Amino acid sequence: MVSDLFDPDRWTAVTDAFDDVTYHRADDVPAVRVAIDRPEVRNAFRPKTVDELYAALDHARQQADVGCVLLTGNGPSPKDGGWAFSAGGDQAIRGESGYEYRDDDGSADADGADTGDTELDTETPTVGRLHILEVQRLIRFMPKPVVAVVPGWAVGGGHSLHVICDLTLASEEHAKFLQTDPDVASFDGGFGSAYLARQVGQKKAREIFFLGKTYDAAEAAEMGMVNEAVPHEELERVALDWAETMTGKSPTAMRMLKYAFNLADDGLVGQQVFSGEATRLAYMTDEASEGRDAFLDGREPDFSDVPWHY
Ligand SMILES: CC(C)(COP(=O)(O)OP(=O)(O)OC[C@H]1O[C@@H](n2cnc3c(N)ncnc32)[C@H](O)[C@@H]1OP(=O)(O)O)[C@@H](O)C(=O)NCCC(=O)NCCSC(=O)CCC(=O)c1ccccc1C(=O)O
Repeated sequence: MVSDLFDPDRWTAVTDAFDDVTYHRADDVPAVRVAIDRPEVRNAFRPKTVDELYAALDHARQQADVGCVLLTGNGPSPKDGGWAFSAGGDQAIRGESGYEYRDDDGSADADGADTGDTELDTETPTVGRLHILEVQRLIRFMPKPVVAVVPGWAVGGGHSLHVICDLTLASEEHAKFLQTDPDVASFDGGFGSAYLARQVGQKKAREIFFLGKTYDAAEAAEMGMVNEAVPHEELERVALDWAETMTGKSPTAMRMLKYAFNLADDGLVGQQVFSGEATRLAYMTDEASEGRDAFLDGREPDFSDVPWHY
């Protein structure tokens, strides 16, 4: 059983190599489902979880026939039936320089950085990591929409993870949104706070961090950080419906729109990403072929037929 909300008739596993993450591809929609699979600790992430999340998301990024990523948390907890998207960084393995590669019993995780699918896996780091931020950037620059599908708690770094996603769909009954960063002396000063303020406004974002109130899905939708709250049992079906809708649209238009939405907030990096895609479109023109061919032929390019569009 992957998760109580998971419909095994609609998905096929992409890999079984992960310990902390499940990764499936939909059978009838060009979409993937990536889920944190540590329900007994409210899907808190340790470095191994982050490595596997990164590996799955980076794989999804490179699938030209996949147009949408659903990011969620499996559940419920076998211990108490609680649901979670993610409760953020695993505090049990937090060391002085970040989150450490340790197993559940606290011992060193010998194959911590080994995601099982590359010859380039490195030695297990002996230093602490804070690399959920790399996952955030991967989601931000992912050339397709990423939907946070929130079945329960989204807390701390798990809250920031839903904030960075393009859309958030939440369980009416069980989704709960809470920022505990300053309670545990942590602070996501990037997308988790500043981009959140773009979504809900400065006063509300400061309230979320400074007062640490818990909000349900309806309240989170009302303030603009959740797109829709749906009945718990419907959550993954609606998520897949959204994926079907989005993947029916023009991939180029969707990609350009995502990067256009990002651009103003992302500064020169946003401009670089958007412009890179504009360059790709330009490469597809006769004009670009003429430039390349002229170089390869050792002649001057002839752009005389190319209109100066206005
Ligand atoms: C999420 C709760 C509000 C849920 O409360 P409740 O439903 O009552 O359940 P509990 O009984 O509390 O929890 C059940 C079970 O899960 C364990 N657990 C929950 N959360 C965590 C966690 N984060 N780490 C480890 N374990 C966790 C809990 O201990 C219970 O275990 P038992 O064995 O059954 O007792 C509530 O649980 C809660 O408040 N959790 C803590 C939330 C939290 O503070 N998270 C950390 C915030 S800081 C953070 O995420 C930083 C990481 C980060 O993103 C970051 C930021 C800036 C730079 C870099 C990084 C980075 O890369 O990491």
